[in-house]
Amino acid sequence: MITLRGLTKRFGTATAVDDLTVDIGPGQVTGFLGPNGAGKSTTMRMVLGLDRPTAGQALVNGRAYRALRHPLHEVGALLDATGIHPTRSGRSHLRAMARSSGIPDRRVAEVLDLVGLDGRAADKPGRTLSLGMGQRLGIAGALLGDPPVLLLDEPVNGLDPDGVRWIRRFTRTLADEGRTVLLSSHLMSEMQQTADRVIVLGRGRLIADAPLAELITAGPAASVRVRGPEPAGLAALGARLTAEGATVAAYDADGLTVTGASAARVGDLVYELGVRVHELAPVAASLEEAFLELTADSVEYAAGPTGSEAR
Ligand SMILES: Nc1ncnc2c1ncn2[C@@H]1O[C@H](COP(=O)(O)OP(=O)(O)OP(=O)(O)O)[C@@H](O)[C@H]1O
Repeated sequence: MITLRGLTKRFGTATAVDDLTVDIGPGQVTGFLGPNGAGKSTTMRMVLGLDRPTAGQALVNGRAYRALRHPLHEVGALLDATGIHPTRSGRSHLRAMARSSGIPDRRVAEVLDLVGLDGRAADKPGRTLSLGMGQRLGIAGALLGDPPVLLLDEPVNGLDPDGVRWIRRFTRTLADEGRTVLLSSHLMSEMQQTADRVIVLGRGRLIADAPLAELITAGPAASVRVRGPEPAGLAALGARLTAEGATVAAYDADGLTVTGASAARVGDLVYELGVRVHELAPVAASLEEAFLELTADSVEYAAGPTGSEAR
């Protein structure tokens, strides 16, 4: 369990994290989202005792990191996988970490096995490891003390699809084991497949804290797609929906996209008007759309309307 209470961090006059109060509970993957500079990494660093809060508290299992007696057994983190020793092998890096915390060598073999690093990869010098292997090694380190709380900052950055999928499955397993997993990523489609719940920050403030599905449904583009072989029938359906206040747009040559009406309402009207349809499907808005809408006022550098990268 991670508990943030009025958590605030200022760097000079800039407020990186602003009065953040939220509980991050066990048994689920909590996605941590926000535009660049929103304060995600600073929050994680405060949870891990690497930055001191200006005000408020960041607690792990009810205690500040500095008050934890056996930190590696309470919380594990992957903050920066490039921090691997260049000449030392992954195995000896983990052994050194383990010994400094009184963790037996056999746990090193266990975690290497857990993250799928075989003997050959584990014994190579750090600088020769691929990014994906480096991430696995970082996660192995986070798991050394078998902690109930894990913080993973951008674990899929730069990974190939195989590596991304591995992280997705692995974080799911960790959450299913009852652990608290806090995961930040800028890859919305990936987050949509991985997180159970999402916390969104903007300019250091809490913008949203909700189950993933709720956040997406509340987003801008939840719609219903209707397709059918009779244009006249679809036109009648569209007119009726428009009269009820929904927004109707053409979808391909033989369909409509309806926003502002539920699939149930569209289905009822289809029945009432006797329109032949071949498809009637609620189309969930994407996390990306929901995120862009939520954070529109919080991005550090917004492009103009012609900018294709940011809003
Ligand atoms: N050590 C520091 N000194 C001064 N300012 C800092 C420091 N660390 C972070 N900041 C500032 O605090 C704000 C939050 O940064 P942070 O890295 O936590 O955001 P983030 O959400 O992790 O961003 P990103 O998605 O780009 O990693 C930014 O404006 C950043 O410039």
